[in-house]
Amino acid sequence: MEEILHYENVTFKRNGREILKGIDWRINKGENWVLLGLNGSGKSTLLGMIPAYIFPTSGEVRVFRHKFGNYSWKKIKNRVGFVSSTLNNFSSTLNGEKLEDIVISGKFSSIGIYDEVTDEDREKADKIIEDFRISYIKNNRFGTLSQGEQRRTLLARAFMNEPDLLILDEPCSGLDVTSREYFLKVLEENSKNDNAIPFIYVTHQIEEIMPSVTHVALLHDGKILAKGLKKDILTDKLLSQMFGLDVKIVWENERPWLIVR
Ligand SMILES: Nc1ncnc2c1ncn2[C@@H]1O[C@H](COP(=O)(O)OP(=O)(O)OP(=O)(O)O)[C@@H](O)[C@H]1O
Repeated sequence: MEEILHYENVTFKRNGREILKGIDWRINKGENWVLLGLNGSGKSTLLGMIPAYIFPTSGEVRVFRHKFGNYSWKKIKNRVGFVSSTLNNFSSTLNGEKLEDIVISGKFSSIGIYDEVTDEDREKADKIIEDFRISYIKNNRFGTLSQGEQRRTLLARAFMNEPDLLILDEPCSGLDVTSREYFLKVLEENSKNDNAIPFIYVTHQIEEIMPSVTHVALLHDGKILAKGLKKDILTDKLLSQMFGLDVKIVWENERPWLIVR
């Protein structure tokens, strides 16, 4: 199976504290993963190693079978689409931009358009904008969109570059149930395409684990508590252990729902 991402015995230490402890995790093409973990369990640190914002203290991370240092990391980063809260750091720049231009800018992995836009780019962006059902606001400025519309715009932007991996870092945080379901539906529809892009979805909310998710990894205090096929991992026992709470999972419409006992 084609390897997309591979962590091998990865540790990360800061100020004498071990934040990640011997992480082994491999993601193959055709798999969609959810990464679950409490606040401070190390999720951002782990994923920050993909764009090489963070370097392991020991162990190895390979992205698309390339090891950092042996290959142009800009090329690797261009193959990964991010929808995360960190993009909101650019929101003052984004706010004044037109939705359509933000989607097009995904092609250049930039905020703002600094390269020439071809008719083909525009057509492609329009098709994605339609797929994500945001055509009705495509000429509106980002800052005027609702949070749900903004998240769909950022997802559309990530798709523009046809990435080989999508990292969705709590993409539904702060959304109401309706907007959340709308976002998840759009993501789900795209996962059904022949050229579906594998994703890693970080969340605290079990309910967001959609049918297209195949695998789950539980991160607990810098260690992988369990990883594997969704149904094997989302068990009352493992989740109770991870949350430190007595919880029960109920499956409904191929989605897990959490009940606190
Ligand atoms: N640069 C740093 N220096 C010191 N400690 C750090 C640094 N970066 C992260 N940490 C610590 O490492 C731990 C893991 O942080 P991380 O942000 O990876 O967790 P997380 O699982 O993403 O949390 P959240 O769900 O709250 O976003 C935390 O205890 C955090 O305080």
